[in-house]
Amino acid sequence: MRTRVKICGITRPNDGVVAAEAGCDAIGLVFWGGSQRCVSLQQAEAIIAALPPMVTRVALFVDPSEAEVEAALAALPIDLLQFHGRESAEFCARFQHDYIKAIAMGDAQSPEQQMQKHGKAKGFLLDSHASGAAGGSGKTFDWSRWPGLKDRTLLLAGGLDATNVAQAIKQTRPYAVDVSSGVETSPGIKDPKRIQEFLNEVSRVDSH
Ligand SMILES: O=C(O)c1ccccc1N[C@@H]1O[C@H](COP(=O)(O)O)[C@@H](O)[C@H]1O
Repeated sequence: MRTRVKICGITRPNDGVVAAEAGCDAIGLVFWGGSQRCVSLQQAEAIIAALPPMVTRVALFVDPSEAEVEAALAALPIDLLQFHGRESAEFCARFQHDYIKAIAMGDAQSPEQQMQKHGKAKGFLLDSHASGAAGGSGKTFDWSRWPGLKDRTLLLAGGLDATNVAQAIKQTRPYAVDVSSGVETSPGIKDPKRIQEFLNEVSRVDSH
């Protein structure tokens, strides 16, 4: 099966277009004020309007209020929610929208323990942060801790770039990889060359 690719932290319409044209499957919009990649609803609207069809639009939140999530869903055609904080299963399931839950691989709790709580999640995004700390750190985690689960949809994130994504896929065999800082020149500013190199590497390892 082909490895899907999500490019997260898009802040400019043209970066979304470049990511889509390079072949990514999903783009992520960060709605958390603590991130340098945070976008307003107006910015997100412009990014989404510029996208071609068939690209999944993911809205990323970190411990949001219910009103923040509802405001985004009311204003924008969001396909998938991504909760990257300490949100409960009950909170994540409240929006009648598919969601993926970030799993903190820097946490004392095992990924399996964290996933067990979220029976309704569409998938899990394993990132290198500790619970309570911010994601999007640009750091990898120990891929040997990848869960051996076959019945859940698992997405790999954390410090990926064109130099390590092939090895990461070989070792973990994720459903998708998710990248932010590894395809940037500075936070929130995507680099077309790095995006293309990243997509090329994913295709190369998939074809072997
Ligand atoms: O991108 C951010 O700024 C961000 C902020 C808070 C939580 C998550 C965030 N991004 C997510 O983290 C992964 C890993 O990022 P990186 O590739 O290590 O920079 C990213 O793919 C986003 O899903």
